[in-house]
Amino acid sequence: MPKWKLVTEFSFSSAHYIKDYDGPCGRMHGHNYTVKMEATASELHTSEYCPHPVMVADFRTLRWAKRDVTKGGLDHCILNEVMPPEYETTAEMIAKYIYDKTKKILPTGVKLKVSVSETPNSWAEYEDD
Ligand SMILES: Nc1nc2c(c(=O)[nH]1)N=C([C@H](O)[C@H](O)COP(=O)(O)OP(=O)(O)OP(=O)(O)O)CN2
Ligand SMILES: [Zn+2]
Repeated sequence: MPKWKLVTEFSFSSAHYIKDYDGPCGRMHGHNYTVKMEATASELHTSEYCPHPVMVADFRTLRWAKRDVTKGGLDHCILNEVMPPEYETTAEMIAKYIYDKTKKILPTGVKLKVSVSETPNSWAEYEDD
């Protein structure tokens, strides 16, 4: 089936610690997180900002997490205070948190994959088939 694939990448800077981690990652420290989002669909949709069905998903919608925390994003915050307690602040669970929140605001039928990196050397990816 024909389909479109969007890829968008952005970054945000925040602090975190991993609860009960035996090592430096258990102390508060910061990262310049890089997030890559891939959205796939075989139909185009309207968006919050555009009334015409011309997009898989609006890049502005996909990129919500780069906004300042006071505007609903994850930039310049303490992730442990902003993310619900069922999500630990590992790259794995930040990816799932961004995935879960984004899925709720995307049109049905859009398949999503979220990758999160804390450092240039390590990535975590999350998708749900
Ligand atoms: N599977 C995971 N392992 C670790 C995570 C994680 O999110 N998922 N996170 C951490 C810590 O947050 C830590 O800040 C990152 O540790 P590390 O990769 O060792 O960071 P470095 O700055 O030392 O990275 P280098 O690029 O290797 O210098 C730990 N583990
Ligand atoms: Zn860290």
